Amino acid sequence: MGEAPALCVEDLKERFSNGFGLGSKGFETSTDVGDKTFVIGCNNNGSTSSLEVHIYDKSTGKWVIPTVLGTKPKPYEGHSAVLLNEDRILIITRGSTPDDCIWFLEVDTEYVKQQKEGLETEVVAWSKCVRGDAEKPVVISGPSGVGKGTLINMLMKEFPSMFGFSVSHTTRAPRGTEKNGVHYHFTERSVMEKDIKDGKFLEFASVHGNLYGTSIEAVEAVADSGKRCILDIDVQGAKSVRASSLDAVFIFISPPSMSELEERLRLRGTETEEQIQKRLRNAKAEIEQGKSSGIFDHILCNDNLEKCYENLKKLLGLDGSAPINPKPSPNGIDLPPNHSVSKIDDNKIIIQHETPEPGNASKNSIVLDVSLLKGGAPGRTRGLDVYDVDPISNCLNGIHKLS
Ligand SMILES: Nc1nc2c(ncn2[C@@H]2O[C@H](COP(=O)(O)OP(=O)(O)O)[C@@H](O)[C@H]2O)c(=O)[nH]1
Ligand SMILES: Nc1ncnc2c1ncn2[C@@H]1O[C@H](COP(=O)(O)OP(=O)(O)O)[C@@H](O)[C@H]1O
Repeated sequence: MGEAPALCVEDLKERFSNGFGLGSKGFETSTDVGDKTFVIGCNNNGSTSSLEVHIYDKSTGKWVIPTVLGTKPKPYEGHSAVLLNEDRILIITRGSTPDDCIWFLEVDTEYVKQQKEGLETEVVAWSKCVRGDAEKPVVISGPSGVGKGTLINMLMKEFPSMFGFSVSHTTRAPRGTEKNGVHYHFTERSVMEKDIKDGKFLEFASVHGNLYGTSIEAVEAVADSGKRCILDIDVQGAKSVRASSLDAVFIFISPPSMSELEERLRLRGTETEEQIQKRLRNAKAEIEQGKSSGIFDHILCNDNLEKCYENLKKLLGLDGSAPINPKPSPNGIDLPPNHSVSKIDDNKIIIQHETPEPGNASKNSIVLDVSLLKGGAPGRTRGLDVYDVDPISNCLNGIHKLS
């Protein structure tokens, strides 16, 4: 992989008359982080709108166009940028819907550092802020035919509003009843390899001769629906996710014996004899790794299906010891439409209406508390607290947590 294209200041000046070549509706902010200035700009030209990030490296005097990971915000009318913890920039947008108005551009988080090493370019990553507390994603691994799909289907059927399946990409051919976009995104190897190179995948692995991978978008789509994400991935993939910044619960499903595994594969009747033999050969190594590598938090033996399912539910707190209906996710955040943004301290940011309406405190000023942020790229950022300002004292001693 080559270096990120570096542009001299002069090149940029030549290419753009005004930083990003902004039209009359364009806007940009610049944020200093150490030796670098991150310029986030948007060029709104009629129906098209392009949000871009450029980095000016003060130590070399060069502009760099970074690899941008994650899904970026939908078009909006302007933004304010506030640096947090020297590793991410909080972006508060204007003209967006309440569920799409707070974003983070990660510039030096652990995930970004890892990706920089792998991609050998400058990297930044978008992560949308979502309200509410989703439970950790669940990674389920185990050899082919052990019953992972069956167990996941049982969970999704019993708790449809709680779990969402991360739809992987694969280069293998669809089986009879499998639907594209539901069971897998069936894809060409060359397309998938390019997307991997472009940093669109959280993890990928070659399994039984085919390429499989979890796209960042697949995990984000489940997070956006407010559900708990389930990933059905092989042991190599679980190892990569374990090493990533995605905080998950890792469960390995093991068969009662190799002969039982073979019988299940044959009875399923979806593979040729050659494919069955390949899967059985790989199963030995997977079971060894699954049981001894320290990747997995829990190992469940799928002997009796009902019993294994009960044990799985117990691990996930669904056996009656915890409420099984998820708390409804709080809605988005209603920002004052024309606002100014300022930092109160390292953890609090106040957003104030530029022309306050009397008697409408929560519309006039809100405070964002970023002290308990969780998650982040790849995926969504949670844990933002939002307060209104006490209408009587109008001071920060009187802030109320918004429900
Ligand atoms: N690393 C990785 N493995 C995956 C992914 N999706 C599926 N797999 C694994 O690929 C293997 C083969 O899956 P599949 O072809 O559906 O066959 P099955 O396990 O016999 O049902 C299984 O171990 C899956 O867990 C993915 O996105 N990433
Ligand atoms: N505990 C079990 N006892 C017997 N058969 C099982 C059990 N669990 C799953 N099966 C069957 O084994 C086959 C393989 O299960 P599947 O869920 O497709 O495995 P995987 O997704 O791990 O490849 C299916 O036909 C399924 O009905």
